[in-house]
Amino acid sequence: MNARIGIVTISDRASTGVYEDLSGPAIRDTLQAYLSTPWEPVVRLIPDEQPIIEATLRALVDEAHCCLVLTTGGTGPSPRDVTPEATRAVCPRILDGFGERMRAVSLQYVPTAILSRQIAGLRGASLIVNLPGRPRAIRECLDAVFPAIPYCIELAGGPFLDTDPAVIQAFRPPR
Ligand SMILES: Nc1ncnc2c1ncn2[C@@H]1O[C@H](COP(=O)(O)OP(=O)(O)OP(=O)(O)O)[C@@H](O)[C@H]1O
Ligand SMILES: Nc1nc2c(c(=O)[nH]1)N[C@H]1C(S)=C(S)[C@@H](COP(=O)(O)O)O[C@H]1N2
Repeated sequence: MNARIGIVTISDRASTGVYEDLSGPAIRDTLQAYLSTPWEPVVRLIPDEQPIIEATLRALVDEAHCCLVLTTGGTGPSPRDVTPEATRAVCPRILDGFGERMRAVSLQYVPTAILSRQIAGLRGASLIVNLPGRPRAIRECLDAVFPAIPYCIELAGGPFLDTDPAVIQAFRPPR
């Protein structure tokens, strides 16, 4: 079976058609470029409602068996930005390094990078990573942390994912 990866756009406006969702497709295109292992996307487009976000994340991990779920949007300081809270609620273990690294790298691009409260965590053998909502933030953040993701999923008990080294090199420490 192909590895499944969840792609969740969390945006009131994109989910009601006020603007076209460009960030979910940007995640899909980025993964298509990165991964040499066969995989299939499981895509969702939902509003900034914590119960809906939690239910979506649980379903993607527990029912669709996604080994990785990437969210975009809802990480900022606006009252309706609740993606980190929903992620924390469904992940018994938080991996602080992801948020730290993504914010640090993003500061090279925008001073408002520090406004993102993006986190990552493990739900069983599945990794959930928050990305900011802007389409350009997808590649800016994933280029910085993706090299650690295949090894993280492997250590957590998930499938073996490999990358195209001409695009991005997955890092696995020598044993
Ligand atoms: N999924 C998306 N597709 C395309 N553009 C987006 C998306 N999410 C955000 N943007 C762009 O980034 C800008 C800032 O996003 P903002 O942080 O307000 O979005 P959000 O909180 O993720 O979504 P919303 O406010 O609709 O719930 C938006 O005005 C829009 O231009
Ligand atoms: N790499 C990167 N990080 C970024 C940004 C960006 O454009 N690129 N936008 C910032 C901005 S302007 C905000 S408000 C926060 C939260 O965005 P969100 O609410 O759409 O998730 O992410 C920040 N992080």
